[in-house]
Amino acid sequence: MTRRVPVAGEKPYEVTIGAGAQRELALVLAGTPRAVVVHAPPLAAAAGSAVEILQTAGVAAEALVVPDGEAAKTAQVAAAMWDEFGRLGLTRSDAVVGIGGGAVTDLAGFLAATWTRGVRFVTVPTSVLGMVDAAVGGKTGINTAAGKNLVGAFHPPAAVLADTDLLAGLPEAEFRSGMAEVVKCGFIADGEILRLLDADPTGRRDIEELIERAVRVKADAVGEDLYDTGVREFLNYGHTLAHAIERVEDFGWRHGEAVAVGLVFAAELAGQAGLLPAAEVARHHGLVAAMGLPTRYAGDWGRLQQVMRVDKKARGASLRFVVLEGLGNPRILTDPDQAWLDAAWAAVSETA
Ligand SMILES: NC(=O)c1ccc[n+]([C@@H]2O[C@H](COP(=O)([O-])OP(=O)(O)OC[C@H]3O[C@@H](n4cnc5c(N)ncnc54)[C@H](O)[C@@H]3O)[C@@H](O)[C@H]2O)c1
Ligand SMILES: O=C(O)C(=O)C[C@@H](O)[C@H](O)[C@H](O)COP(=O)(O)O
Ligand SMILES: [Zn+2]
Repeated sequence: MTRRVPVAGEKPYEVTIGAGAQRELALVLAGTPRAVVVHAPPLAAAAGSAVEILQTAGVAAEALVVPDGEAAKTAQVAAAMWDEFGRLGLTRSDAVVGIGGGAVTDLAGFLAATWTRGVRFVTVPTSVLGMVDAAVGGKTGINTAAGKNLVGAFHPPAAVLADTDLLAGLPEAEFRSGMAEVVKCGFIADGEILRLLDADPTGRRDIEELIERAVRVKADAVGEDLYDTGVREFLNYGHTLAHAIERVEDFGWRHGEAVAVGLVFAAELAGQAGLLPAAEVARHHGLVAAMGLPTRYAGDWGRLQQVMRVDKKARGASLRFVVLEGLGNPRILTDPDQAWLDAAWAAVSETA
């Protein structure tokens, strides 16, 4: 069964979820003179299929390979790709396809946003995380030495083709990591996601329903607030600490694993602030752990706090966190008491 989720906005688009969704590239890019298909080495076969589908549809398509994972999200890789686009003579009537996990679609989207100040962009996410989150919503970007995703642009895709056949090759640890963004959507907006994960914490039994539900949570937020000035910020639940962990670990930790620790930290912080009952804080610990995701982290708290201040939610000297005032009811907490932060850290610190 193919599932379709509309995303509203200035240029609405659809997220197509299901087996064989990649074949719709022929429809969404029909009439496009040229397309580049950006991918990392593990997705070479899928990128080859995408090129073939496009060429059969009359689009001059070429695959361009980038480094795998976070190593793709650098200024050096972006500059090398701009050179390639120049060599191929890519113009505004052409398109960029990003096929891969969130790292590649974040980079490909950034290239599409910046080349000639904007060409069409289509995502073919191949990881759970990409399907439920990174490939949807138009946040594109790369990392810098100062932190995660600090350079980027809002550039929504023209279509998202989440081909669930491609999940067959996804390593188990990557599958689990992606489920962190799914449970995040459960905590902030959709209790049914939590019930499905209570029943099967791997998420595998109901994966297509879980993907659709998480995409709907994301689509609702980005359809209303593309530029991240209101409800979209709630999608950053757990990310203030997560991004700091990723930076401190030189991007060696999986995004979803860092988010998992960040979710538990944010729940503890809300508990300290008197916003989230102890049972719901415990539910964060229990469900995240049952899903096989980390709930603790061994690190330098002082350094993490410094890095959290470079988060995009920070405003001037203020630290801002997404917290829950009850399940499904997110809000922003600005400049929490240091004692609450320290207590939340103690609850997730490996040494606790
Ligand atoms: N733009 C957004 O809104 C948004 C949202 C969430 C996360 N992100 C970003 O997404 C990135 C994380 O994405 P991710 O978890 O997909 O990690 P990733 O892109 O690094 O992919 C993880 C690994 O899985 C491999 N892989 C992916 N799909 C595969 C498949 N089908 N078969 C075999 N191997 C496969 C990749 O090649 C890589 O080695 C982070 O950079 C994060 O910041 C962006
Ligand atoms: O789409 C969003 O908005 C999110 O916050 C989703 C997050 O899961 C994602 O990791 C996003 O890339 C983080 O955005 P950032 O602006 O904090 O870099
Ligand atoms: Zn995320």
